[in-house]
Amino acid sequence: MRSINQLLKQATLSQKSQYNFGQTNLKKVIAEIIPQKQAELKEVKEKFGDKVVGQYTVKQVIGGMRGMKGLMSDLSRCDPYQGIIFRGYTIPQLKEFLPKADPKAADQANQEPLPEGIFWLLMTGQLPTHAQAESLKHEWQHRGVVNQDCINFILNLPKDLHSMTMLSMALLYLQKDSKFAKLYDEGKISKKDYWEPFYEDAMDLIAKIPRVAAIIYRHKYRDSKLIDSDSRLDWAGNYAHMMGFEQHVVKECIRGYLSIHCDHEGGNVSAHTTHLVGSALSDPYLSYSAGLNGLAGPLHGLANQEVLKWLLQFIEEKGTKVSDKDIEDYVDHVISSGRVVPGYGHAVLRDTDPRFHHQVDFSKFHLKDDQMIKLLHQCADVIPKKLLTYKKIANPYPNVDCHSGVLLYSLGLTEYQYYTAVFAVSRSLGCMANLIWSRAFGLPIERPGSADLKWFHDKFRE
Ligand SMILES: CC(=O)SCCNC(=O)CCNC(=O)[C@H](O)C(C)(C)COP(=O)(O)OP(=O)(O)OC[C@H]1O[C@@H](n2cnc3c(N)ncnc32)[C@H](O)[C@@H]1OP(=O)(O)O
Ligand SMILES: O=C([O-])CC(=O)C(=O)O
Repeated sequence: MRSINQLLKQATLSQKSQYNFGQTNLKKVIAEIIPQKQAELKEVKEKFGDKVVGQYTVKQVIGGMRGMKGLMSDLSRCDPYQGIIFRGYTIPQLKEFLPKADPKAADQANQEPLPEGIFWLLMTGQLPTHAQAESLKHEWQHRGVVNQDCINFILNLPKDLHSMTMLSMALLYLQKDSKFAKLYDEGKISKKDYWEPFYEDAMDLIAKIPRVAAIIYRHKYRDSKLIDSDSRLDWAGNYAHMMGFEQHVVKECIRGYLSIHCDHEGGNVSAHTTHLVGSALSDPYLSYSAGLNGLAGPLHGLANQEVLKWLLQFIEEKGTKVSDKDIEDYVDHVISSGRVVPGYGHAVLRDTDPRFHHQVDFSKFHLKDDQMIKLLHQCADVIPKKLLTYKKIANPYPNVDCHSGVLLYSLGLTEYQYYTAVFAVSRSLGCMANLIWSRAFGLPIERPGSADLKWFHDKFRE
């Protein structure tokens, strides 16, 4: 297995210079990159500004703008067959190149990438060294303190609120600390400098969100007995620890989970909502709270809890040793009752999600004898073939939500109504990185046009 440090040793001098090797302060690194990227955006606008991107149909306008390129996000791109590509790197490449929690342990039990590393990559376009990832770990530890007033706010929330509702509310509570909102309110910030307080708020939000999410978990499911942060641990390992999970395998699972769920180009509901709300210059707390409300929908991030829910119901009825026909009958039953089979299908992907493959690899190594995992793998084999018989479904293959809940369940995090909150901790990385870059690029308020039905009749009347 190669690390970026080993790659750098072999690299030529000019290759090395593009990595900003010695600088471990992320803000300084991006402050250097921003003018170059602004110039690139200007060039794209000048050179291609009047080019036609594509044509779109009435069906697309009414059908959720599917297949229309209508946004610019420089962080990641979703290829229908290859899946997500983060700044040019696929998930298997990132598993190989990104720093790990223990750089000395090169065995298979220590292979999950650190989310600190992927955030560095998303922000800079450069693979980080271990020292750069380590510096983010310390910075997030430092910024990650959640004040007692916010803790009290969460501990006073009714326990029957959904975890995602609590998380969204907690971010709204933290909004009072927004540095951007304060500077804007005081009239002390000019447009060209917006990115800096956005950066400060975004870094604070990322640093605090595992603590906030862990407090929600302990409040809802562990009698509100909180666990202090452990300053020796990385962002993801500390999140597992603060929820109450000390096993190495859980920490590794959460590291991989938080890395692979972080971003999925600009158009998915959570990223798009965060961007849209941020385009009105709502600060990062307001923007991501809104994004979370989209992630909490069953066709998006909530699908991970839905998968677990039906699997548990299925096991209650049939046990874990089921026939392929039992699974096919379940699919027919769900679809004939007008519902969707959670964990399958995608608006962009046309093949199995590489994030699903990542989780299969993890479970085959760490959880190979687990009955739930075996059942899930059987379902992932049978269900796509069955869904293919429904011609209207564009993609019958498993998506990221198909596997993630079962991994957590098999590792002892059994409260499935919490699963989307784990997704939300991860997605903060992509949404915050996008938001900082949107302000650095000076992107305008997003405001597409809309049409009433009469407009279509009038425009296309024969
Ligand atoms: C992190 C993520 O957000 S990954 C996605 C998580 N969501 C899920 O797993 C929920 C199950 N899947 C789905 O509902 C869909 O596949 C979506 C929402 C992800 C994508 O939706 P679309 O782009 O509209 O998919 P597609 O073009 O294939 O839909 C065509 C039809 O097939 C149906 N369909 C698509 N996937 C499924 C499915 N898994 N089960 C049953 N029906 C499905 C759609 O509901 C739609 O039906 P309709 O015409 O009667 O309204
Ligand atoms: O891209 C999408 O629409 C949904 C998705 O997989 C994600 O946001 O991770």
